[in-house]
Amino acid sequence: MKTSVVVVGLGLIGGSLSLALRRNTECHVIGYDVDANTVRTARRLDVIDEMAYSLARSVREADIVILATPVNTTKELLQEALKWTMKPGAFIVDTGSTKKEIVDLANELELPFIGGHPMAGSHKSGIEAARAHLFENAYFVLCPSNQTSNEQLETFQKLLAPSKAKVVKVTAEEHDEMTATVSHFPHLIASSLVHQLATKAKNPLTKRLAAGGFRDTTRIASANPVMWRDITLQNRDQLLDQLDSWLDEMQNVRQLVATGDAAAIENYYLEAKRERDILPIHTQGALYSTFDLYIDVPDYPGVISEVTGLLASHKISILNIRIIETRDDLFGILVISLQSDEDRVRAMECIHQETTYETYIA
Ligand SMILES: NC(=O)C1=CN([C@@H]2O[C@H](COP(=O)(O)OP(=O)(O)OC[C@H]3O[C@@H](n4cnc5c(N)ncnc54)[C@H](O)[C@@H]3O)[C@@H](O)[C@H]2O)C=CC1
Ligand SMILES: O=C(O)C(=O)Cc1ccc(O)cc1
Repeated sequence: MKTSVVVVGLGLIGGSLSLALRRNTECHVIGYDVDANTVRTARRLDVIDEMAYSLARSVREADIVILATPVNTTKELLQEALKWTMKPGAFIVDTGSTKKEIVDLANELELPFIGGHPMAGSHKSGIEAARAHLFENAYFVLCPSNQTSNEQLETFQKLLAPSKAKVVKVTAEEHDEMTATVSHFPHLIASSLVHQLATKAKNPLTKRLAAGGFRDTTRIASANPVMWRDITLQNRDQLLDQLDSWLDEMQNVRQLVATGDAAAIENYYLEAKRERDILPIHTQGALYSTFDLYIDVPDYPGVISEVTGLLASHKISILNIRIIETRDDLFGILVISLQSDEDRVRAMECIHQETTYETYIA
């Protein structure tokens, strides 16, 4: 008998998880979304095995129900789940970016529930952005509820194995504190930098000068506002703590700049650089998977098509391409985003073999 999984919410995460789980041929994925067009698209793109027309009916036959909806909708669905008839031993897992309110609610409702959060994603949303490899080498955080049995945890971990994600178990409180620091608060800051540019820049040319650094720092501000609204509302207390310590830090930074102490300023940057440079990259356990390759390329016409052509001839697919820095000297930095670490290593090898360009991983 195949394991029957109903995925509710067929966006970036629900779609990617469906694709990853279906690498296991023993897993049958039935997809449901509030938007019927999305369900049809998911089937057409072969993201799911089967379309669900009625959620209440589909969950009756499910072994596992995965909720991959915005976090406030997930809470509404947990309330709805009280009316579902599920098979004995069947359970619900979610993928939301916040855990405390969701796990607390599942406990209160006494639902068979495991809180889940794949620590990989993108600023893109929707079924078209779904990728089977999204979770490779990324952490998948699990927060068991009061009703979670060891057997259910094991079943879910086994089911996740083909996704190549690394499972870690923490409490919902620990989860929300850590993700506030490395994800939710940086999102607020990225959005605030964009607001500052939009409202405070006096010269209209300023936006056009926004170079690689500004774009890199603010990329996540392009994400889905509804999703981030819900995350912010559910993790408000942690975010307020983060804001308080950021304001203190900014007072210190202001003081540092005002004193004009060259050595202290250099030291501030130096300490930040040291910390940033030793952050683990995804293969060693970073929270997010990115497979960007930086290539120092000479600034002459046709160089981009030369690199992309080279990769195409080695059948290496490129997900994204950008130039992050335009400098006055002879070289620019071309950044290509690849589907997996394996592809990135292959890309590096073929660029080294066939060109003189330097490559590196940031
Ligand atoms: N986007 C990201 O990078 C990551 C997101 N997450 C979390 O995963 C969850 C899903 O996020 P995404 O896939 O990015 O969002 P998305 O916007 O790409 O997809 C959400 C899907 O849920 C559907 N939906 C909304 N209400 C529904 C309902 N009542 N019933 C059924 N379907 C419904 C929408 O139609 C949409 O297709 C969120 O809780 C988010 O916090 C977790 C990790 C990364
Ligand atoms: O695009 C990025 O780098 C992200 O930050 C993706 C992301 C968004 C939300 C999450 O809960 C986890 C990962």
